Amino acid sequence: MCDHFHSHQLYTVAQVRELDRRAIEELGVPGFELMRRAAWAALSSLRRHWPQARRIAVYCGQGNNGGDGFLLAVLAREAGLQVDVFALNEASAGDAATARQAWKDAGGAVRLWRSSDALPTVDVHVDALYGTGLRRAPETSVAALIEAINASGTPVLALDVPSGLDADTGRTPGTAIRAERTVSFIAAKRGLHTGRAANVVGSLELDALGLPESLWRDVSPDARLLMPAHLPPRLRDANKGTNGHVLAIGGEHGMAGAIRLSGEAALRTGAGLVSVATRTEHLLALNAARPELMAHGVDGPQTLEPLLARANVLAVGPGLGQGAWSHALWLTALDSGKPLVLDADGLNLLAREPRRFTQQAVLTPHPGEAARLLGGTVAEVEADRFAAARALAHRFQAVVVLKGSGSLIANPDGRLNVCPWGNPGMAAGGMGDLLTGIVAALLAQGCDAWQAASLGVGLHARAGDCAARQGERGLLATDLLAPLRALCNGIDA
Ligand SMILES: NC(=O)C1=CN([C@@H]2O[C@H](COP(=O)(O)OP(=O)(O)OC[C@H]3O[C@@H](n4cnc5c(N)ncnc54)[C@H](O)[C@@H]3O)[C@@H](O)[C@H]2O)[C@H](O)CC1
Ligand SMILES: [K+]
Repeated sequence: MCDHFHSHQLYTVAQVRELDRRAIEELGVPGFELMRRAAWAALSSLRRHWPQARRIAVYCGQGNNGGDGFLLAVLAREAGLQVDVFALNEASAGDAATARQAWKDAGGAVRLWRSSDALPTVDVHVDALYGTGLRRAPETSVAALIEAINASGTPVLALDVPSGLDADTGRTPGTAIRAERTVSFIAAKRGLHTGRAANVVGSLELDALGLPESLWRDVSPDARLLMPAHLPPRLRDANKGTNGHVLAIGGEHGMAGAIRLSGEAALRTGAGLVSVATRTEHLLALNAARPELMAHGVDGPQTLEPLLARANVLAVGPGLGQGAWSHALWLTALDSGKPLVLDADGLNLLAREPRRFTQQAVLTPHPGEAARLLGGTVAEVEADRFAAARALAHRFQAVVVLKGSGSLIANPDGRLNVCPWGNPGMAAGGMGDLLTGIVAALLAQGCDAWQAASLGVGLHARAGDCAARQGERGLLATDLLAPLRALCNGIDA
């Protein structure tokens, strides 16, 4: 596998087609040659991942993805593997028809798939049904084949994109192939890294098909994958004031847990000082035990003001509630002009009273909060997470973290980062509260909103992956605090 020099740059399907066009028209590499190279890349991935495989089945769609499959079959047979080829129909055209003919000329048979057919017993199923050309949910007969393949217990190698996954958005409009490995060609499609992708892509291998770096010259990627990063080393003469002061605002009566987690996370991420403005007795009672997490009883804007004056970053929303007290604090915090992170009820209050931020601001909605902020539905947000994240960043002039599988970080200027880490164990209560505190602490230590959100999401997800090494079930937010502190210091916990 070639370590693709652009593996962290993510493209839309339209951009990948533009790269294909350039390769064919400007570099003079015929489409069929690209297909042959794709087949080679796929076969070498198959041989490396399943060295014992002796018998494979290839399922070919009618488009060029199917063409890749036919040529893979030719090469696999030449390599001595036993190959069964199924096609959805006779409709291949262009390069795919040439590829199909090449398989027949090599003496290969093409069986037309019928849903009554039993799948052959093989070592690997190769999915060449749909690639970037998927337009909608696979039709019934194809869906039946996909479900049979998924149910077979035989591992799947997906060519370019697991069939049924939308390479642009990461959604699966219907059923989709669950691949153990996906080998993708020329460029990483952004839909392979968010939404439902984590369920169906398996391990992802990228192959540039031998194309020169000049091809990517001026097709700027639509998004970028986060790379591991951590905070710069501390100044030797640092004092508590050097590393900023986070004021966490929340904790309505009986809602102490969330704001406390945000405060804890801010401390573990290295904020010099963390104080909490709350009115829940529980947190106030904790002061003696946890002096580093200074909770202050606040009954309204008047008692909040002096705390605001001493802080340089605000984290607003965890356990804040949405009543009169909550709203008064929320408004005072936003009007202070201080850099802030807005989460949970802070976002719900924003949905009721939208505004464009002038200060450094980071919003951290999950899909439900994003839907409320957009005035739409969760389904609409998940239908195109990239568009939703960008729409929010533009509407509120803030950096937006759209949480979920493959969290997205959108900047009002259009830049977008994708988080490759995290796991389903993190869909537990309190995980979002940690992220709020992490991002606030990074802002407090001098990061701007874009850096704080990007670095914060990465540290949070990597801490979640470290903690999940002991199992994703039963993963608690507090389990992330120790690995978080290590990662902030560049120690791979
Ligand atoms: N373009 C290149 O130079 C290279 C492309 N590679 C491979 O080609 C595919 C993209 O091929 P394309 O023909 O555009 O699309 P697909 O094969 O993915 O298309 C499927 C085919 O089926 C039709 N279709 C789409 N959705 C449905 C549906 N839900 N139900 C029924 N039929 C559907 C659609 O009309 C298409 O014609 C790319 O992924 C690569 O695998 C080479 O590998 C590299 C060079
Ligand atoms: K495919």
